[in-house]
Amino acid sequence: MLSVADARTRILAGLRPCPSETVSVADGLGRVLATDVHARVDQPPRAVSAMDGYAVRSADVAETPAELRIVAEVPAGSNRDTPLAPGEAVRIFTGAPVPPEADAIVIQENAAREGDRVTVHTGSPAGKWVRPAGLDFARGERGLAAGRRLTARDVSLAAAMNHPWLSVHRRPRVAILATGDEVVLPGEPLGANQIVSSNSMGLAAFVRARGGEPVNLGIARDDPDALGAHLDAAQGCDLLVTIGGASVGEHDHVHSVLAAKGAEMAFWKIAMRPGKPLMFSSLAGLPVVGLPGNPVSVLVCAHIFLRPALDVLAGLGASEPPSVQAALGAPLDANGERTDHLRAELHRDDTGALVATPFARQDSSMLSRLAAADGLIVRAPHAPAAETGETVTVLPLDDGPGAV
Ligand SMILES: Nc1nc2c(c(=O)[nH]1)N[C@H]1C(S)=C(S)[C@@H](COP(=O)(O)OP(=O)(O)OC[C@H]3O[C@@H](n4cnc5c(N)ncnc54)[C@H](O)[C@@H]3O)O[C@H]1N2
Ligand code: MOO
Repeated sequence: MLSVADARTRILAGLRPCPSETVSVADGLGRVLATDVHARVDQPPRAVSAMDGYAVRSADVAETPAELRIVAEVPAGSNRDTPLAPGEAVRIFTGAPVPPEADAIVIQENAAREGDRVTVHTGSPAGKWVRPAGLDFARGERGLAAGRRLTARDVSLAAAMNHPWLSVHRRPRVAILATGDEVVLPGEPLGANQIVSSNSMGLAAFVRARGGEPVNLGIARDDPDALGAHLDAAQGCDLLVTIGGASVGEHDHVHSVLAAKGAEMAFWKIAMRPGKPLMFSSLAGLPVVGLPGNPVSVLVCAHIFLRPALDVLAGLGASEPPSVQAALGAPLDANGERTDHLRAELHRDDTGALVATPFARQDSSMLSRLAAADGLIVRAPHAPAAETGETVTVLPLDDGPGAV
């Protein structure tokens, strides 16, 4: 059996970042930069006041009280280029340019104005409340590196650097194909021996949550012609994920039709639970991952394999799903030969320590337990029995947009 790490490495080896496209900076949230973003301006463009008050020569207010003559008023958006002479002050507001020869701001709380005179009670040393030109960033400075997924803060920075457009990687398009005569879409007439195709819905939601664009190819019935047409619809996608039939690959129509279309096929038994059988293939350059049909296996495999795959396609580079350490909330039996991923609840105890309690039933068909889980306890192959309180590794499922 292949280890989880080996399987992940083999899948990722066949993937390349999607090409770039241009988007408005306003639409940049969550997108992955294809190029570095450099400042096109100095920020601030010149020295500005950080407070509402009076621009002064600091030497004039070294001793207080000091009386100065107000010679101008400068709100943000205007400026005064006449140098400040000794004994003069300029009424100034937050963000407004500091006039030449002024080197400090006295905040208005520390001064009293009467007509065109101001009495300063508490002086300001040189540089006080003055933001020098380029304090935040200077023209040409790199603000954001290629390969970064943009947060709201990054969007703000890119806009401040005066970029109306950004070059980002196209969102990965992931075709999803469910298979089998027994599965129907939610809400469709449900025969006695049929089940609802929960997998395609959950997987599409997963892809969307990870910044991809799901392309639902529907459900392929056990008919080679219909199936061939479904597969053709995957053209233009960056990844095709099939669901079901992974354990009996050679005899399944999806695989025979893929093979007839010239796909190179590999069937792997992976040392993981859930999610042992996995198919990997390439159809005229389109990578294909065949997941087992059990609903929990689909979403656990998505977390372990598709999440990093989407990251590579998105231009983020390869990564492993984040993990944390927690204390076991219940004892566990010794593990078998596969890495186990036990659905578990997470909570903090009285001391603030993280505790992971596995659900009593761990069947790979039980979506109710997966939906209720906060994380997956990872148990290495042949891990010995573990007592309550022992430290275990957990893959959290509540990691924002990546949540399974
Ligand atoms: N003799 C063996 N039997 C099985 C083995 C094995 O090693 N030897 N492996 C088991 C494991 S582990 C898994 S996982 C499953 C994988 O089966 P398949 O990938 O062939 O998947 P199916 O048989 O098509 O489906 C399994 C299960 O999932 C349900 N399913 C399928 N599609 C959907 C869908 N779109 N939405 C919701 N549920 C779906 C399907 O009805 C089955 O109940 O094989 C074990 N057997
Ligand atoms: O690998 Mo299967 O997914 O254990 O149920």
